[in-house]
Amino acid sequence: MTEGEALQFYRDLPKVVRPITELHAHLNGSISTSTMKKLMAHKPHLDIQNGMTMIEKGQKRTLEECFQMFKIIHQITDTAEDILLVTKDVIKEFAADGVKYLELRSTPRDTSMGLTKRSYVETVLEGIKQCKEEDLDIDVRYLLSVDRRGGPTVAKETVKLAEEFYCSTNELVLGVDLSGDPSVGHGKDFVDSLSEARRSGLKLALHLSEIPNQEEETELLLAVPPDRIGHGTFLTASTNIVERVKQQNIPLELCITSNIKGQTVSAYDEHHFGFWYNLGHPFLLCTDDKGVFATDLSVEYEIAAKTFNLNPDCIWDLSIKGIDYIFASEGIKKNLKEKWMQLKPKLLRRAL
Ligand SMILES: CNc1ncnc2c1ncn2[C@@H]1O[C@H](COP(=O)(O)O)[C@@H](O)[C@H]1O
Repeated sequence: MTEGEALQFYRDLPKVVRPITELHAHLNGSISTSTMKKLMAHKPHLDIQNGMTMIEKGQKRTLEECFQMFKIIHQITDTAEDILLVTKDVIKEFAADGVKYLELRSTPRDTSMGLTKRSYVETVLEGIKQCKEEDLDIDVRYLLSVDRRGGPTVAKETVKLAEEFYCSTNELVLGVDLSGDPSVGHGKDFVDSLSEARRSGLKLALHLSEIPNQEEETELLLAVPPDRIGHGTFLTASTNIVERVKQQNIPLELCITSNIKGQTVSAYDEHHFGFWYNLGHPFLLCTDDKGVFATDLSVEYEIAAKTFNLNPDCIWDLSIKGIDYIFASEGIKKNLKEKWMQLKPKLLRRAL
């Protein structure tokens, strides 16, 4: 590629190399400004401004402040109508960004507005169903999130719900996510529930080492083991842990903008993307919270391409490899790959 062609490629990137899979997206963190406006129209008494639920371009917050934002967002999404609206809008927005397969994750919540953890899950599933009926070109699955703040009792309850819906939904519910403020609680409190989930056939996506000095809990949780690791920002601080992740070949879900805006990574070129990419270890790019961090999956690919000088073929490989790490069956993987392979020549011709 000449310099001019490269520039054009990066300019066209969102249009030409569409990310196929989004596997790390927290529902309530993924609410766009336009959906937020719709929600706020019904709750003017909350008096919540944009900056309280979203970090604009160029701005940063501490991770602690990010978790404050989720508390505010949860006040805004406390009815079944809200959760249904949010689920459908988020799915449509990912589809519009080119995503063909989405694993949404969300924490079942009891609210004062009548939602129970069970009805919360049912509402998310209803949103997925309604989008399917609208024939959107996107396959959506649901991972139930365990919030660290809830401790082992809520974790057990959530895993039980996940098991139940895993059996009754024909693979719509596929797994469990361990998330929430990483500075709250200890991973050891969740080992039993997560191991139980695994025994039932549920897949596990665990946030690990999102903040420094969590080697002990990371070792414990790696033993469960997870099927994918969220963030893993500080895994590289321990050579033993890196060796283990390599040996177990566990894919990482990397969320560049989230880590920069949440200040766990100080600059784009310091992002652990570079480390794992150079090792040839499996990973994929994700948005984490596209609403809170004001990003899109195609934007994350663009940032990675520019920061790490990835040529169109590398970006293509990155995007297609994501299919290997989805939690749905081998048949779904095969179909997605075939669909995407048919598009490759056309996409790359336009890129070069
Ligand atoms: C920034 N990095 C992160 N690390 C850990 N957990 C995160 C997160 N971003 C979001 N969440 C988790 O997702 C919830 C919001 O979506 P749901 O209500 O579940 O749909 C947050 O409350 C937190 O538990």
